[in-house]
Parts: sequence; structure tokens; C-alpha cells
Amino acid sequence: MPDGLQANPSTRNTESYMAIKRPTLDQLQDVALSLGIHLSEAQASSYNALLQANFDAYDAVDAMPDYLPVVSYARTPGYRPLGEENKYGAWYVKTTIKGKPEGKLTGKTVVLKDNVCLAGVPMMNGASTLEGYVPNVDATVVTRLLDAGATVVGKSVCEYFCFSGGSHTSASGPVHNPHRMGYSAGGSSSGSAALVAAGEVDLAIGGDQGGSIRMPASYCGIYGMKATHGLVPYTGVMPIELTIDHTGPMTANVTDNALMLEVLAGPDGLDPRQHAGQTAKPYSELMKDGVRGLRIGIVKEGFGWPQSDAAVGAKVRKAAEVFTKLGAIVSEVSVPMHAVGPAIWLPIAAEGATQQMMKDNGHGFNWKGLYVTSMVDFHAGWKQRADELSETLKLTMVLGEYFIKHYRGHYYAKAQNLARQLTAAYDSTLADFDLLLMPTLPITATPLPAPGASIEEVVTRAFEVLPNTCPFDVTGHPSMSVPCGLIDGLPVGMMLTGRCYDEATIYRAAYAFEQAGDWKAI
Ligand SMILES: NC(=O)c1ccccc1
Repeated sequence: MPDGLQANPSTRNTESYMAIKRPTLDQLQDVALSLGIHLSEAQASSYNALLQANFDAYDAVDAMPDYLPVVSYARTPGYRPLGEENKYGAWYVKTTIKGKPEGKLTGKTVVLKDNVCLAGVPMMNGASTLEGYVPNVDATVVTRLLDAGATVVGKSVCEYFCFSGGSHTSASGPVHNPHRMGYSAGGSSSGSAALVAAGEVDLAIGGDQGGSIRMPASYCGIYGMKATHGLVPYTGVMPIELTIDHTGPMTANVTDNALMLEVLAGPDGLDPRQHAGQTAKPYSELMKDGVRGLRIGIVKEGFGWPQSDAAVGAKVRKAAEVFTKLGAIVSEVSVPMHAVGPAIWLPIAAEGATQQMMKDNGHGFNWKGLYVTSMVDFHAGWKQRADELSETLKLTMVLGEYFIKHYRGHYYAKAQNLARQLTAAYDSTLADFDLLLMPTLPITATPLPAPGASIEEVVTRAFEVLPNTCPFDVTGHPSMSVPCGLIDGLPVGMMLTGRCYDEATIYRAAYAFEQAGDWKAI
């Protein structure tokens, strides 16, 4: 048995722990027909007879206990805080799980985005269709935080299946920005960002497939790191799409962020997104090396989107001058392909999410590692209640399914090829520069859509924020949002992107920038 894995007796599927149901001949003919196979009754009878031994094998699999990581550390299901105890609507559940007495994160409190499995504690991932689900495993990130001495204090509200850059799509209601009530906290790790910004927790876990760590970090004025794809194990976090799934740290300062990544990074042997040789580095030490001589490229294309607010661009350029003063070599650079990054992301996100997260019940097929079987079972229920899904998700699914059905998934496949070309374009710029710099978001926080707002407003507020963040979800480059100023009292984020697995250089710049003075005064 591999380390840390053994039979987890709480997880046997007791309901079906008898013989699985044998199909009727009609069912066999139906299933065949759905594959374009036309079975006569005689053929169906033969198939049925031939399949009996296979059904016996399924019975054998059904009778075995599932093989899942053991859950350590005592916990209770907690409660849903109301009123004054949940001012921003950012908490889903409060509970207390104490980790090891000693470790790098001793004394720190941490909240988990509600797409992260915490055994024994309810999880809904922002979705009415998942409400009532209680995971039976801890995500690897949870185990690593507890092993490092952190105290898990609960789950934070996130967007409906994490599919929005604004904080208005969760079935539990909107999340407010601690900098201004009634304004978006950003998404989809909306509650995580709000709770860190409000000082209610020290640390938070977020998730990022299109920008969902960096976007709310930017709107809320905190630090959010999307590390290189696969550096942090995604095991036990609800998947959207394997090739763009990321999870990682959201914090109030750079030191906590670096410390947290030190604890989170490295292979767990359960996640196909990871590469065996890539382990954690001592980021909280390496970050102190300063920026003297560092070459930082301000990416021209990151400033020119139709929705870009010129004041945001000006603020980010002003913040970049701090690096010049600190001895870095800052210059403008053009990466023409950045302008089509969002277009390349779209087929991967729309078709990929529709297929894996939704039609294939979250985990999909065709990879080795930990499948959270209880989630597969519970989540499958959305198919009877699809009308309840968020407008942002339904629209994306209709788009994705159109292209799967009518274009054979051709554009998903082509976008994966173009993603390699986009990766090469950034890599060639990163041969001449140590870091790329641009605004995290084109705008500052917008008012939350009012209840009953038009579908146009709901969808626009969810997707207008993505253009600079989402390209790095398909290329996998590490990318961090660093707060760099206020406009009319609302935070602006500066995004720093580095070479793959070179998170240390991002932290060097972020730390030097943080230490140079109060970001709110820029
Ligand atoms: N989870 C994400 O990063 C995301 C954000 C916005 C739209 C779709 C996905």
C-alpha cells in the first residue's frame, strides 16, 4: 500500500453493496442504440448472456471497500454563520480543525474555497445542485496545511461551480467587497479573498482556471498566487478541466503567501496534473534576494482591451516605477499573441468544462490518481436539475456542447495545440525578461448586479475581467496578483508572471515591492 493510503471504511458504497442491477434486454438495446449499434432481440440476448461474467466482475468491484486516503485530525461539521457573523456573505461554513502543534504555519488560520474537499464538512461549490454533499476525503492541500500546523477555520463561498469572475453567481448569495459593500469581491474564489481582505482569516486557499485566484485578489487588495500548473496538487478539489485546473494561496502579505506555497507545493502521487521532479523551494527565503538587475517587461497588450480603464493602466505603470527605483531594468515589451490568449482559452474552458465537470460528473475518465467517488455520485444529480444552474454556466455549457456536437471537439483540440504556441510565445519573451508585468484586471471592482438583473449584466460582470489572467491558465505559467494602489478607494492589482516553476522570482519582486512602501499610497 502506498504511503498514507489505506482502506477508508467510512466510504464504502453501502447502498449498492449488493449485486449491481442487471440490465433488461430493452436497456441493452437502448444503450447500444445510443452508440449507433442496432441490436436485434436475438443479438441482445446473446450480448446479455456474454456479459454475465462482466457483471460479476462489477459485483466484485462493488463489494470491495473504496481505496481512499485516511482522514486524520478531529473535526465537526460546523455551522453556517448568519448576520453580523457573515457581514460580506463570504462564509459558507465555520468550524475549527487544529493541525499539528508545530510547523511553518503554526498559529495561522486558514479558510478553504468551497470547491476543496474537507471530510465531514458540507461542501456546495456555490451550486444549489451540490448542496447537501459532504465529502469523505481531505484534499491534499488540506492535509499539507494541517501537517504544517495551520488551523482550518472553515469554507468560503465561491461562485457557482467556480464559473464567474464576479462575486454574484453563488447560490448562497453575493459576496461583498470589504473595501466597499455592494461592490464585487471578484471571483470565483470570492469568499476567500473577502475574508483575507477583511482580516477575518490569515490565509485562504483559492482555485484558478481563468483567473479565479488572481481576480478576487485584485478586487480585494490581497496577494493571490496561481503557481505553475501542477506544482500544487489539485487532488480532492472539484475539477473543472484537467489542463487548466490550479489551486493555491491567497494572503494578506507576501511572506504568508510564500510560506504557504512552500507547504503546498510538490507531487502527491495522486494528481495527473503534476510532474514528478517539481518540488517546493524555500520561497520565503528566496524572496529576500531583491530585484537589482531583474529584467521586467511591461506587456503592452495587457493594457489595451476594449474594457480597459485607463486609470488602472496608469496606476500599474506608476507601480512599475518602484521596480526601477529598486534597481530592476524595466521596459515595455510586445507579446502580440497575448491578444488572442482569451480566444485560445475559450474552447478549452467551454468544451473542456462542459465535458469534464458537467457531462462526465467532475472527474471524467482516462487518468490515474484519486477519484472522489462520493463527489461523482452526488454531483451527477445536476442532470435532473440543469435549469437551476447559474446563467454563466448554462451559457458556457450551451456554447461548449454546440462545438462538441457540431464540430467534433475540433476547436478544443486546435486550441490545445495553439496553447503550446502561446506558451512558446511567452517563453521566448521570458528568455529576455525575468518577469512579465501587466494589470491583473482591466478595471476596478464594479457594483454587484441587483437581484433580478438582466442576464446580459450578469454575464458581462462575470466574464469582462478575464483577458489578462486566463491566458496563463492554458500556458501554465506562474502568475501572481499584487496590490499596487487604490482608485477612488478601490484596489488595483499588478500581475507578475514568470517562467514555469520560477515562483521564487515572482516572490522576489512581490516582496521587494511590498517592503518599498504602502501600496495604498501609490
Ligand atoms: N474558475 C475560474 O478561474 C473561472 C473564472 C471565470 C470564468 C470561468 C472560470
